[in-house]
Amino acid sequence: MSRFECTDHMKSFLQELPKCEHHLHLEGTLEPNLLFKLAERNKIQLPSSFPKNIEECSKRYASFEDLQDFLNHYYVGMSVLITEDDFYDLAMAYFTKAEQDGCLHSEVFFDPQGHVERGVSVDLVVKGFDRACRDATKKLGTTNKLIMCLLRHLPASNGMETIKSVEKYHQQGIIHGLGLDSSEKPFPPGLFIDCYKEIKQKYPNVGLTAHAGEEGDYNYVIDSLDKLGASRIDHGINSKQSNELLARLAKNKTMLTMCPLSNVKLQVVKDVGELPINLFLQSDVPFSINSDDPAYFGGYILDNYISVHTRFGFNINQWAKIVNNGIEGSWCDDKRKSELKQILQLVIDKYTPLL
Ligand SMILES: Nc1ncnc2[nH]cnc12
Ligand SMILES: [Zn+2]
Repeated sequence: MSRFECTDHMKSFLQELPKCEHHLHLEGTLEPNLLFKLAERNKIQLPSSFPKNIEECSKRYASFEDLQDFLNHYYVGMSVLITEDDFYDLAMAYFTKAEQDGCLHSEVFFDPQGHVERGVSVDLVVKGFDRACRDATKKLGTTNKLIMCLLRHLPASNGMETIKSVEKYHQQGIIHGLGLDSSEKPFPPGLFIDCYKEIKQKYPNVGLTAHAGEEGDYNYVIDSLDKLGASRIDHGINSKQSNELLARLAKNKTMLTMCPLSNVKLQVVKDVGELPINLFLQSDVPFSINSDDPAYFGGYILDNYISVHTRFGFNINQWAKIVNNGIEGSWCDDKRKSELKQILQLVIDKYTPLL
């Protein structure tokens, strides 16, 4: 498989591009140092099978058998999050790191059910995350939106209760999107029709997305579009299995939120070079490049961009198209989109003579 050099100029270019992140689980940004610090602060006894220190974590994170193997670890890891400040600190650490990577707009997932089922109040989760979103805008100048995900391994009735429990945050415009995550294959999108219908009817401005086509086949993508009304798809890489679906995604400008390093760590592909990125570009299917659970998968957004560059060797115009599609597919307003596009043009002008 070919490898392309990522020169210092190219790295600076990738860093300065006004990137948008659309597929990032805040709980997946829990770095081992913060995890152990919070375990101590909150007097949480982790199970004996859990890594004991940072070194053991890096061994455990070297590779996961599959999505379920990762999720089993991820749900235990998040058990150290207890207070509003814990959620604030977690999100603020991510926003800070993302801004250093040149990510100017983030739409981030959180899993309320993963906290409520441990006895943590949903109010404290949302308040901590929302405060971090506001502070990141004030202190870093980035824009951020919260997307609440439902865990598909829990019954849809529990998802419905979760939706009811955050009603006031929808009314206040604090939650901007609904997503669906966790174990994919045994829990197809159709199980959650009523949850998506409820949100669509009550809050028509809330964006709808769903994880689909990560381990499940392309029919999970079709069902997410048809049954849930999703306007974008998280992962979606198995859309490559159907030309008809690719044409539909291109026609409707339905963005796929790809996560290259995640796909390698969860053994969806052996190498980033196997991802259908050229197929999506040729088919005019918009996609963005994201980090998913960076504390576990060994890289934040810039690392993911660099991993794609070293396998695909894109030129400045191809990168500009990818970043532009990410801006277009964002759920921010037109004013913010045009600010981001202006920055994109400045970066292109700066690097055109250098690359
Ligand atoms: N990659 C992923 N797929 C499904 N659920 C997740 N939750 C956190 N990361 C996930
Ligand atoms: Zn994900």
